[in-house]
Amino acid sequence: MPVQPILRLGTRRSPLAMAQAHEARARLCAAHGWDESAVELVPVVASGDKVQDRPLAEIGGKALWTRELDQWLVEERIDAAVHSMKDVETIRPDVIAIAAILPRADKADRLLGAASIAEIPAGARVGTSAPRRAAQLLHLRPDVTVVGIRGNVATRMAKLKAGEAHATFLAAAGLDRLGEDDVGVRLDPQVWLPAPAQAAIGIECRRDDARTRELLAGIDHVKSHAEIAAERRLLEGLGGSCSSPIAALSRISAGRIELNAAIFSPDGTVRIADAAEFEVGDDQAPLELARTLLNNAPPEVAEHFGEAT
Ligand SMILES: NCc1[nH]cc(CCC(=O)O)c1CC(=O)O
Repeated sequence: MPVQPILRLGTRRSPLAMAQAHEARARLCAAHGWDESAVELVPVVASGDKVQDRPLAEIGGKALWTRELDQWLVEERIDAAVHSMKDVETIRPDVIAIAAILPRADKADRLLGAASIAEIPAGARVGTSAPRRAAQLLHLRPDVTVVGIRGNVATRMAKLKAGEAHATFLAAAGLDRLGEDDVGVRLDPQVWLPAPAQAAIGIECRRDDARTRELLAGIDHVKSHAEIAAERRLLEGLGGSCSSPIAALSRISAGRIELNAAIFSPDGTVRIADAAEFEVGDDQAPLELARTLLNNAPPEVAEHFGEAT
């Protein structure tokens, strides 16, 4: 048993973040033949975890999920940090590298509280704080009322049960990782598009830390990494973030990526969708798709995106 851990792995403290950190540790230990004690999990409180009762878009801070872990990385208090890639900003500090993406889980959202989008009762209150879920829902069901709902997965399930909303959405990946396999109804991701980078766990480290980068390269899942790179590149082209109503789904096969994307007006009245197919590693094609979407968007949609000015 090593006395000193080989790798200090930073993570947020929520049950989902801890489950993801355990998965990352298990994969590292399996790949390198290590005992569990080789990877020390270091829980760090993120700014986003300190505020549970207001929509994050309203708090307006940047990097709510990454700021503290970035700082711990830079200060060399940890060697690597685990993230839900969905929550990681498009533009990262130069000193930080995304060194590994784990095999991606189910990209779908699940609907809780109703059997389908069509069966949500007329005029119902639907809880979500995600602009993408709100706009996509209002596009299909302009009659419902979207209400904010925040907190970790268990909190949101409890709020639903307590009647704060008739229905809500959660990512299948998060529910599955928490063992909540039969909660909710899976929404076909080709019809109800997920968020860019949904269902992907990423591990970051300092760009100049060759030792850690090599250890993490040993568990990088190349296919999932290529999908995440394409989806994040689309976000970059849109000048978007997790607070923009952007949905995307990529599928990779035989070295090619098919990327479907949609942008919305926040109230859901406008939906602009398009798709592109390109070779893995083509980092211009997702930018071109972004440009096409923005060119086709009316000003009231384009104004919510960075490059639209
Ligand atoms: N926004 C919070 C968040 N970030 C990642 C996940 C789920 C796990 C994943 O997508 O990898 C969730 C919860 C949710 O959207 O239901």
